[in-house]
Formats: sequence, C-alpha cells, structure tokens
Amino acid sequence: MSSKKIQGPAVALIGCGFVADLYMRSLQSVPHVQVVGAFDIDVERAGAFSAHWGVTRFAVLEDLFAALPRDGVVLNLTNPDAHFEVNRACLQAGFHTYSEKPLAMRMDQARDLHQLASEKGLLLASAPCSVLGQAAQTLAHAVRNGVAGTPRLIYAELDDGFIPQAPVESWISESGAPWPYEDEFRVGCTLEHAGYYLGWLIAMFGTVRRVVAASGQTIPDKKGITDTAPDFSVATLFFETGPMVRLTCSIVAPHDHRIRVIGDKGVLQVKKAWANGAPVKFHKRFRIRRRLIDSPLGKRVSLHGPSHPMVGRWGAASMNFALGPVEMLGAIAENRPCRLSADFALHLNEVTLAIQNAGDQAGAQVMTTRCDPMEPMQWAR
Ligand SMILES: NC(=O)C1=CN([C@@H]2O[C@H](COP(=O)(O)OP(=O)(O)OC[C@H]3O[C@@H](n4cnc5c(N)ncnc54)[C@H](OP(=O)(O)O)[C@@H]3O)[C@@H](O)[C@H]2O)C=CC1
Ligand SMILES: O=C1CO[C@H](CO)[C@@H](O)[C@@H]1O
Repeated sequence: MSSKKIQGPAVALIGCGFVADLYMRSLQSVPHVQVVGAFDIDVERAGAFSAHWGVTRFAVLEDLFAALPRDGVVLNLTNPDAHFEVNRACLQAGFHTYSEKPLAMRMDQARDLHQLASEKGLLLASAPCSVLGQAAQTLAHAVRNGVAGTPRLIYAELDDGFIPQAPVESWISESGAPWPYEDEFRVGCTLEHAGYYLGWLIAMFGTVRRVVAASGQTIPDKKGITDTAPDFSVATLFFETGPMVRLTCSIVAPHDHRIRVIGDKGVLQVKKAWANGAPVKFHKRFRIRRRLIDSPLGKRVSLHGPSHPMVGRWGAASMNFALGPVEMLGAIAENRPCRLSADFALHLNEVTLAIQNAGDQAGAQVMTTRCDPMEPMQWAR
C-alpha cells in the first residue's frame, strides 16, 4: 500500500494483542480516522486480528512505515518491555508516536525518546488518554470553578481486587487475544494503572515536586509466577501548586476506583476510573446542630453540551482509547500544541516509576521533570 493513497487523519497499529481490540472498537467511534493497518511480531496473532477487523496486516515494520502518511500517528500497543525500542524506531522513522503506558521502563530511556522527538519535531504522547474523557474533564472543570471550594486533599484509589485469584486465563479479547496476566504481574499494577489518576491530577495541577512512596509485594507467588513487580503501592504527592494527594494502587485490596477531591465546601467524587461516562458528584458539607456531615447524596455535576463519542464496556473498561490519537491528529492538522505533550508523558513516566520503584526505603524523591497543567478540552472550558 502506498502512502500517496491515504488522505486525511490516519493511524497504524504496532501490537495486535488484548488492548489493540479495545483501540479498534474505539476507533470505530471516530470513522474519519483511517486505520492503515497493523503489525505484530506474532504472525498468528496479527493474522487473527487483521482478519477479525478487516485491516491490512503488514509483514514487516518497514511496510507499515511505508503505508502511513507523515502526518499520521503510529500507535505503539506492544508490551511495556518493548515500548522503548518500538517508540524509538517510530520516531527515528520520522513518525508522530502514541505509546501505550509506560512511555519507557527506565527514565534514561524516556528522556532519550523525549529528546529524539524534540530534535525531529515530532509529537510523542503516552496513554492513558482518559484524562481527555468526560469524567476527567468534568471533574477538572468543577475543581477550577471551585465547586467544592479550595481543594485541600485528594484520595485516589486504584485497587483492583485480588487479581491473582481471578479467572484471568479466561479473559479473552474480541479477536481472541488472551489477557496477558503473566506480563501484567511482571510489569506491576503501579506501572499499569497509576497513570490513570496521575494523568488527571497532573492535568489539573501540573508538576509534582516531590513523591513520598512505598511499594512492595504482598503476594510473592501469583499463579506460579514469582518474578513479579510490586502488587501494592501508596504514594503521597506534593504538587508545586495544589493540594496534597494520596494515590494507592493494588491488585490485592477490594476493588475501589474512587477519586475524592476534598475541599472547603465538601467532596467531589468519581467512583470509576475506567469509564469515560462516570458521574462526577458533589457531596456538600453542612452542619446539623452539633454534627458535621458530607452529604451522602451527591449532586451530579455536568458540563453543558456534548463531549465525545462513548464506547460500550468491554471487560474492565468503558473508555474511548481513540481520544489520545484523535487529540494528536487534531494538533497535527491544526498545527497547535498537543494536550498530551511529550513533557506530560515524561513527567507522568517519572512520577510513576518513582512510585513503582520506591520499595521500603526510597524516602522523599524530588522530581526532575516538569509540566504545566493541561489546556481543557474545547467542550469543557
Ligand atoms: N490488557 C489491557 O486490558 C490493557 C492493556 N493496556 C496496555 O497495552 C499494552 C499492550 O498490552 P496488551 O495488549 O494487553 O498485551 P498483549 O500481550 O495482549 O499484546 C501485545 C502484543 O504486542 C506484541 N509485541 C511485543 N513486542 C513487539 C514488537 N517489538 N513489535 C511488534 N509487536 C510486538 C506481542 O507479541 P508477543 O506476545 O509475541 O510478544 C503481543 O502480540 C501495554 O502497555 C498495557 O499496559 C492498556 C489498557 C488495557
Ligand atoms: O490499563 C489497563 C486497564 O485495564 C486492565 C485490566 O483489564 C489493566 O490491567 C490494564 O493494564
């Protein structure tokens, strides 16, 4: 396929596993974006994926690069250990690159990617993109507008339940990819999940100045796999400007994906991290005689007007995974800064790695990267 034939916004996928199906389902909600094709080192997987979705299967990466227009975006949906090499290859080939999280497993690698993108004048962004979704944007709007008064403290929980006892072997994607539980256990729930709420928080408040975190293994043997990453972490985040934050990740404690912004007038709460359409509710604080109460009945806070296409639930997520790629394509077409900037990706990577690798004696870690709060989406101003 020649690049000359493709007109308009286009993406190509590297990695045809579990998450690639979620991207394809999401990309169907934005039909103006063409999927040029997909590549995977696992030929059988690539075949099953391309047959299921009716997309071109590239036999080698070079064919993908040859088919994608220069103003298109490569989606790196490979396993975290491959992210650095694949991201670097895409940038070196001259393509704007959107990487699944994390950007890289080590900070020196992440910095190299950031520098390479900047030298080549290319966009580099990293998932998660739920920060561009309705729930995150509504929460940020409510915080900006002081619905709960000055935010003082935020509790963000990404506890996923006791996953090593879940029937993970039977979790299969639409085109038949098994959920890669061995890889998930080895990469760890902090690298896999912290970004969901870290993204929202950094978008709202900008740079995290200092991280005080601890992480460890509470279940050393997970389905016979013993060389696994921490399955629990807790971090206190100190922002340059903004409230103090406690962020917890585990695949052990009962499922709890709440984020609570505690302010002078009450509490703003979202109960689901992985649902773009999750309601944002305000629980007003009031006094009745000698008692102080945060109303148990939250009042829904909404934005006026439409936001973005929603996708149905598949497995644990009802998120539109195309929001990030669409934001990049919009920035390229309009020649404007991308909300999912390379600075944002690098800072997110540094904070996430600081939490994941904290162990039991990291103490206070001073962050060396920075990024500004994110421009709200047009429909959320
Ligand atoms: N699973 C989920 O629910 C979600 C996952 N993610 C993220 O998506 C990413 C991928 O996860 P997931 O889809 O679950 O993983 P999978 O293992 O299901 O799929 C990854 C695919 O990429 C292939 N691959 C690995 N290295 C390369 C390479 N260098 N070039 C081309 N293909 C390669 C793998 O082949 P092989 O198996 O032969 O190595 C595999 O087929 C991760 O970063 C994860 O954090 C994000 C949201 C949800
Ligand atoms: O990002 C993610 C969201 O959902 C998954 C659970 O199915 C995660 O583990 C994954 O890495």
